[in-house]
Amino acid sequence: MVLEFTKMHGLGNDFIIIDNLQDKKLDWSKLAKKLCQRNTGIGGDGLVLVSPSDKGDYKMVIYNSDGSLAQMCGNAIRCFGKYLYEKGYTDKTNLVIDTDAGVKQLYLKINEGLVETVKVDMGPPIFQPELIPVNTTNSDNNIKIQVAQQELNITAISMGNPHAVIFVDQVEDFPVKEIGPLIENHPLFPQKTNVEFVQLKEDGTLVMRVWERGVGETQACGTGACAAFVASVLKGKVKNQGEVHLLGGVLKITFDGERVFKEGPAAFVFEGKVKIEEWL
Ligand SMILES: N[C@H](CCC[C@H](N)C(=O)O)C(=O)O
Repeated sequence: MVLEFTKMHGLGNDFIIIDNLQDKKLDWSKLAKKLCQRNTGIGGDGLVLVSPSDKGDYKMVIYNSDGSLAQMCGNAIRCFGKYLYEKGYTDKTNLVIDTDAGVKQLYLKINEGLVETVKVDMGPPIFQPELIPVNTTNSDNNIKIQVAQQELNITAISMGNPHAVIFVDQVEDFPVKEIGPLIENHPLFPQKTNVEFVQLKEDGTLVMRVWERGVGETQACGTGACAAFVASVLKGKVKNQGEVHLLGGVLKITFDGERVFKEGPAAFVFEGKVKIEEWL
């Protein structure tokens, strides 16, 4: 069986997209793990399936590069919207996309027939510990932990997927690759967590690096940027509209006190085909 795939990225967070509208029951987790390998596979932070849905125009299913299923992906859903419009799946510029973190509204900004940016209604941030999930009784989800001889203050927030937001003085040379996995796999987080390291610069800019659950350090994380922005607003560090600067670029984020909106670009990289029998 030969499957066509499309490689895309959102600020360097890159994905393999496969049309699975026929709802093929393959071992997608195993395929994600193999196809995402950068030396022996196509390479990517995740595998995204275009799936049928009775709750929206389409459903986005996202597997991390370790084969784990994730509820939502903020960068991938922008790629998903661009993919659907420019490959002729739809001529609508306002899309309703179903995900395992609920239905998301997408607003495509078109320039000369191409999707220039995508604005996503990411929905409300989730603070209830049992819904993140995080093992804490702290009412404000601020948790102090000791890892690798460092005391860190974590703010736990879900954007449909779990995030541990940590403010640091200097993010550029922070040991993300050492500390990230210790928090990703910490017993505080029964479903593991994405980890955001955030610095508030003197000019009021938020700069962030991210260790993603099931992936490792990535160039950008859309849900993570939203979680970091919400934590920054709630701590009075920034106003309710601003930018988060990531290794891969800038995301514009608004938190109106109830819902989070994120806007950014998406890009095609290449197309290809894989003979499934060689990968399973
Ligand atoms: N690693 C994440 C999924 C991808 C999220 C990220 N790539 C984004 O843009 O939101 C998780 O396991 O929750």
